[in-house]
Amino acid sequence: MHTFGTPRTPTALKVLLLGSGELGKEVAIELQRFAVEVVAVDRYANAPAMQVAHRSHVIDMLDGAALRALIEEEKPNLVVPEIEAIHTPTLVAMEQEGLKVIPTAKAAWLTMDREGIRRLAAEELGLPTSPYRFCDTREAFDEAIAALGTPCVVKPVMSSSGKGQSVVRTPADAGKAWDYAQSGGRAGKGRVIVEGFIDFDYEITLLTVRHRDGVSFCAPIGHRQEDGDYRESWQPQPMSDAARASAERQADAITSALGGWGVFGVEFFVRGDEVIFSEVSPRPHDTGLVTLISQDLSEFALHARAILGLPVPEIHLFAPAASCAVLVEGEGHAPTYHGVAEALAETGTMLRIFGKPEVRGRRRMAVTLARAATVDEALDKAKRAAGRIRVVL
Ligand SMILES: Nc1ncnc2c1ncn2[C@@H]1O[C@H](COP(=O)(O)OP(=O)(O)OP(=O)(O)O)[C@@H](O)[C@H]1O
Ligand SMILES: NCC(=O)N[C@@H]1O[C@H](COP(=O)([O-])[O-])[C@@H](O)[C@H]1O
Ligand SMILES: [Mg+2]
Repeated sequence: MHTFGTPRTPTALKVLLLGSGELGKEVAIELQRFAVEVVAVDRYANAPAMQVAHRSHVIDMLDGAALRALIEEEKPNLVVPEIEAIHTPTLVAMEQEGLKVIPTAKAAWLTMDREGIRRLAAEELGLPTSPYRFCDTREAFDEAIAALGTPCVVKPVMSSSGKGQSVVRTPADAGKAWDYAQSGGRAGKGRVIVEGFIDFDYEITLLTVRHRDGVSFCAPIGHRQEDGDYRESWQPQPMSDAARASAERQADAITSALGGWGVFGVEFFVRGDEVIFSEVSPRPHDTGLVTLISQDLSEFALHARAILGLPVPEIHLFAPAASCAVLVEGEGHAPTYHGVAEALAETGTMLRIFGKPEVRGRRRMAVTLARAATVDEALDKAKRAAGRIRVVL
């Protein structure tokens, strides 16, 4: 348990948020409710969480020296990673020196790179995963595709939200997939993972909260992805008892191996009663944005509670709910949002506009949220609301 204090005074309980996107913005808001001093960091100015933080810094978080200098300057009580692309060896070293990293520096380090987390899950813990290979050269890549067969999925080892990710449907797609993975990773060229394609019935995120009194699970969240990025999510995703038990068992195993307190988004593919581990975020998950409307404590509120050492009693699901991402494609600064009133006209509908200052390519700018009597109705409602929003660049 931490001592709660007063922001901007010597008694402040201070959190350094590494990454300041839409997920961090909601975490910052939840921390603000406890008068935690929030310092937001990202690679660009005026990022969403910076707009609700006490203070912010723009640094290259992949630069170990810059990261260390900032942490030494700010002396936070807690460092809360919000993205993968952080120089995590610095966090590992500084944790040894007494720094508190959420959930642990090891978790941030293993999950910044698909290789770390995949080898832990499949090779150490024995969780079922897609077959996979890692490769650094075009030759090794072609061998991997030949060995795994098509279709297969190619991803840079360091990327998220589907950046640099593509499906190789026939061997003829290989060159394009390789080039895209080389240009799309967050940290430039390099290693890729090739995964056998899993033909799943549905996929879920199991939000898993590790807190002072143990482990809690949220109701499973179903989602639909396009180009490796989430488009809609809903809760609860119906599952057989066997599948749900298997997902909870695996989520417990992987999150206890990573350790620490906080929310984890554990992703699985489900085929009948078979549950295949995909990946895990040691932080709130984009598909979990639905919990902003579905639960009494959202995944962001749960993260704040867990990391502050506060109790997480039963998590209440109000009703079936859904979220729909509002994406925009193009180039421009200071976008404007139209159709907001129309989007919110229906009962049980909400909207979050993230306030991202610019767009280059495709970017998620907002999310609509809806609650209804059934998941299908909630999904229709969230999609209708999103369809009414027009982002002008
Ligand atoms: N091996 C696979 N077989 C079938 N589909 C896959 C496979 N790997 C990924 N996908 C599809 O692509 C989506 C995104 O993959 P993944 O979660 O690995 O990417 P990501 O870039 O880490 O995304 P995020 O950061 O949003 O979690 C998955 O949710 C799934 O729909
Ligand atoms: N799937 C991971 C994810 O959704 N992460 C969220 O997106 C932000 C980056 O957005 P940007 O690419 O638009 O800057 C991250 O900061 C995080 O909030
Ligand atoms: Mg994912």
